Amino acid sequence: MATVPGLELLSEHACFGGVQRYYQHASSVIGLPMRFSVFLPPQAQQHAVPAVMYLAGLTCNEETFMAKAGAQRVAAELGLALIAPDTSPRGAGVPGEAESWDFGVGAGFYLDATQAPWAQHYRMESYLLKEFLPLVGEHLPIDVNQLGLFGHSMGGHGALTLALRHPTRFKSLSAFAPICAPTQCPWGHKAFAGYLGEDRTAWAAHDASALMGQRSAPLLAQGILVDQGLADKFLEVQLHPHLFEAACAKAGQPLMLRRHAGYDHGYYFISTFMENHLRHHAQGLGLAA
Ligand SMILES: N[C@@H](CCC(=O)N[C@@H](CSC=O)C(=O)NCC(=O)O)C(=O)O
Repeated sequence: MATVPGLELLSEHACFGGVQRYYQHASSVIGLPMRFSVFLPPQAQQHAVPAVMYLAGLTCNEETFMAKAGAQRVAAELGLALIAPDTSPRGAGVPGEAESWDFGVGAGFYLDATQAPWAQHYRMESYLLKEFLPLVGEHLPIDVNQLGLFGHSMGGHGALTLALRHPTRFKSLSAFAPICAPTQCPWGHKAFAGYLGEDRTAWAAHDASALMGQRSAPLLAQGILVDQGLADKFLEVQLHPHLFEAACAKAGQPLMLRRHAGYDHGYYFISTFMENHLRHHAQGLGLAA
């Protein structure tokens, strides 16, 4: 196996002419070891390639997307790298951090906590933007200036909010069944109260619908692709795509919100529409889609 300075290669698997790898590294932002996965297409043997970063949902880790979403075949065809970080710090030792599946371990919500005892380690936004992406760009044949962003559920929230909070960082954006208005749903209330505190004025800065609603111009001329299953058990109470749809309309942001009868919240749904998302990102990143 190839060794890369600063990264511990945990495993490596040949895949569609490219390679699927799992890494661990010491994160100074999180203050703990962090794991991530990367798929390098065959083209990465010749030159640095564009990439899409996928943010997974509640209870997931760095392996979920790579093992379940079926993205590698089309990514190999397009010459697109795939990168997937973990969904939270692990081993922080915060009392109760593993007691519920929708807060704490596996549920970092892709933000920097401001409240004790979470603020010391639960810093996923700074980790991704200031440490993880630079690390990937430095050590792997990936052009991190040519980046797309997508995610699922909590990770869909992460994708939409990080793209809106860092408007020049990502060149294409999509989501599967994202939490579109966390200030207005139980998952968001629980996470934001814990990580950001009870003062709700701080919450809107991490709410995709609120952030989009504040814009007077589109974020991405290409448009944002969102797929949502209509048999999703979380749709009614937790996801609220209609609020993001209204915010995009107000901001003049093109949105391809596709509602699919019969599809639920899981990876059978995600894998069904994965190719559409990868081609959307390839197009946004200037690859032949
Ligand atoms: N344990 C929960 C279900 C948890 C769940 O459905 N997680 C989703 C993401 S939900 C929003 O972020 C997921 O992606 N799970 C991984 C999978 O392989 O499906 C329950 O009891 O309902």
